[in-house]
Amino acid sequence: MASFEVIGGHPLKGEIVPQGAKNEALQILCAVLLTSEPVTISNIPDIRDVNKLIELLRDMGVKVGKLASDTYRFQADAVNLDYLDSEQFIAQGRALRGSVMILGPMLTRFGKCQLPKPGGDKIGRRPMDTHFLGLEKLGGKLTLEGTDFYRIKAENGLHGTYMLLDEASVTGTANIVMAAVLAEGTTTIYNAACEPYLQQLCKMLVRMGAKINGIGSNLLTIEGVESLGGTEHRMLPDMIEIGSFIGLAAMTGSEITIKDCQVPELGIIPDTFRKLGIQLEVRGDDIFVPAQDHYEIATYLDGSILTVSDHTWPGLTPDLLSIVLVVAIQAKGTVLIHQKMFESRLFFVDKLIDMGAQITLCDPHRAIVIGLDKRNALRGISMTSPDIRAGVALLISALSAEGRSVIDNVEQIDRGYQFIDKRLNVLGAQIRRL
Ligand SMILES: CC(=O)N[C@H]1[C@@H](OP(=O)(O)OP(=O)(O)OC[C@H]2O[C@@H](n3ccc(=O)[nH]c3=O)[C@H](O)[C@@H]2O)O[C@H](CO)[C@@H](O)[C@@H]1O
Ligand SMILES: C=C(OP(=O)(O)O)C(=O)O
Repeated sequence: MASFEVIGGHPLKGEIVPQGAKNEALQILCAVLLTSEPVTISNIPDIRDVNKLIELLRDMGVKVGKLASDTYRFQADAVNLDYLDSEQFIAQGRALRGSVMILGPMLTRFGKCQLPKPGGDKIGRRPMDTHFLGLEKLGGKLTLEGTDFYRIKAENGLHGTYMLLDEASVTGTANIVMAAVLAEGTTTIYNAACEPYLQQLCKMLVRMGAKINGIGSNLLTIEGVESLGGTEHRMLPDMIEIGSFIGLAAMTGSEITIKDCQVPELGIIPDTFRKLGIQLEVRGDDIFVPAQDHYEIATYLDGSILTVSDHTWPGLTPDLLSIVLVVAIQAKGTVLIHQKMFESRLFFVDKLIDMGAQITLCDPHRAIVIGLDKRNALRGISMTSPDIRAGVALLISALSAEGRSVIDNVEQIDRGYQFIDKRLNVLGAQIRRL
């Protein structure tokens, strides 16, 4: 188990380039299974979850060529279906959430797939129902082994239909879209997730020959085609990393320029930080965050306490709420953080309370943060990273705190943030990997 030793209390300064998007990469990599032709993908982040998925694809028989540090060429012209029966495949499938998105491509191209319950963050229930609701509507027949192994078959192929999803599940929508592009006839998906990463997936599929209407909305119409061809694709910058850097700058009083953010794709994220009083300046495609001694949380027009909550896109992604919460600790004012989607994502606040933060955890979904307005610094402590985003939130709090902190289990952070210690040290952070 690796740890970070962090010596906090030093402002950072400089420019940082966000990595390619983790959660886009997981979708896009699975889509290479839809064609026997080559697909070249660039701006792939060098992070644990993505590397594990690339290894899984390679072990399934996909040809993988590394063309540059962030660019790979994939060709799925000899997928080994027998590999799905191996113990190794089962272990790999369990190791990350993103593995779930091989289901749609494999079912539609090869008529079958199987998978253990996928891994990923332990942040509350993560139901798979929407995935199978959609795949079964298209003609897949699901067999459950216990509650954590799924086999799905489509002996007579998949056939387009209308479906109203019970939830706008991100990975669920990706799976259903990838299945529908090669199904016979027209599929209409209502209540589809529509975040930028899904839009990216749909645009890539269209370049491969798919027919998809409604991209960017929650109503997708897909005309199935016989086969798809190869393409090239470049990943967006990671919006959660961009949000994490904005929060880091505010909390540590640092001046940071975040380069090449593709700002129009960030949706409500910049305004969410502005509501906490953080100044942001969009300069071309960069975001400049000046060093700020104070930032004050807005209230509603009637003076009541602000709530920041997660929502399906174009609302605020739940993956940024831990960061918003930690940044509020040093703001002036009070905010209610309401994590609606996941029930175990706020428990890390006990560590922040140990560091001196004023937080009341009202219930598993809601926490009230009373900002310290930088009158008192947080104290460095020893802690453990429970999940990827809480891990980075703890790292931000440690960088702002006085003295030494140790964060254990930073493999959680490495799942989604590329060489974060080295990249922040370039800006003046003092992080040592133990
Ligand atoms: C690999 C990947 O891309 N992971 C992301 C993906 O996970 P993933 O696709 O697994 O998450 P889902 O969108 O399926 O659902 C996440 C949770 O939110 C709940 N839910 C979902 C939709 C909805 O309308 N109402 C609702 O309550 C679900 O029951 C579940 O508990 O999307 C999540 C939600 O943005 C993100 O946190 C994850 O980082
Ligand atoms: C929850 C996350 O990841 P995963 O879905 O891969 O567990 C995340 O990226 O914040």
